[in-house]
Amino acid sequence: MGEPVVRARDVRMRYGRAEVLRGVDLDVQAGEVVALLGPNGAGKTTTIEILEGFRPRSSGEVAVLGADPGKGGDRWRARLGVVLQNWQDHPRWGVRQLLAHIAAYYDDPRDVDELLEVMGLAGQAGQAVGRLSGGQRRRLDVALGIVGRPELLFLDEPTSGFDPEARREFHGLVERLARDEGMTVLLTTHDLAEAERLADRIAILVGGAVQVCGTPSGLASVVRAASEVRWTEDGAPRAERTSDPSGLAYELHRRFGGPVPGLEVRRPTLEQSYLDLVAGAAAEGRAA
Ligand SMILES: Nc1ncnc2c1ncn2[C@@H]1O[C@H](COP(=O)(O)OP(=O)(O)OP(=O)(O)O)[C@@H](O)[C@H]1O
Repeated sequence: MGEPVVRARDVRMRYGRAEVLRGVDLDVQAGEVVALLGPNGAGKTTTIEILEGFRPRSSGEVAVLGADPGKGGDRWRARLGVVLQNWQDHPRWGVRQLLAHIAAYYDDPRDVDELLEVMGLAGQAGQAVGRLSGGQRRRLDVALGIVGRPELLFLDEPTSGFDPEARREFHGLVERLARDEGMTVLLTTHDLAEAERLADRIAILVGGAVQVCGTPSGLASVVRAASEVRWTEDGAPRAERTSDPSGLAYELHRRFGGPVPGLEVRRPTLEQSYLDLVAGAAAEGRAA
């Protein structure tokens, strides 16, 4: 494996007396899609803004595309695509006009009209930016983020305000960018289904640090939320939670002396694992 595109070690961030990040470690490899997940106020935006070079960190080491984001110059910045949570800009500019204006800053930008088409904004090309709906504005944000063909794309809650159709289309777009163009993507989201769908790896930020990082399927087993085993006994439904479902199924099989009626094993969903982790970190915070 080569040098990671994003490398963060023991990153800390204080706002006044509050320490929001307490030692974030994160690696993103070239071509990976990584989702940073965490409850409100966990520090996802703070982390991503530090990586983008928009926010100075209190301490820790960070390298993004080989440079310290606090010191990256224009050429470094041109290799990044950034979609912030809120852009406040150019309300009177036309959609196409703004996109073409930004495209002109790059050496090899995407075709603006093709991009408008892909983003479902062709019908709004002549409309003023300030008159777009929330979801249309968000699509424009994403278009602005990728118009310069970045190697690394940061997306801060990219699909907030999208309707289900737009969300599906957006997921398809991210998959194409990663698969066909090898773009590396780091996104934040609250949406577990989105993280599961898009990400090669999910990093969960709780209590100021990345507590768990792994593939969506690996995550569920790392967090070890117990599986639920269900069966029918004496005509009544029974259920038991266990971290060893096959052991319990074997025991039941022996007890029944053969097939267990209505046997069913339910593995924890990613959502359950995530909720367990957040609840555990909150309980530890209270204990401390
Ligand atoms: N400029 C700032 N000054 C002071 N405190 C801040 C500042 N920016 C963020 N914070 C605080 O830092 C904490 C983390 O905020 P951040 O926006 O990074 O979290 P987040 O995980 O992105 O949250 P959300 O999911 O709600 O967007 C919050 O408690 C927030 O109030």
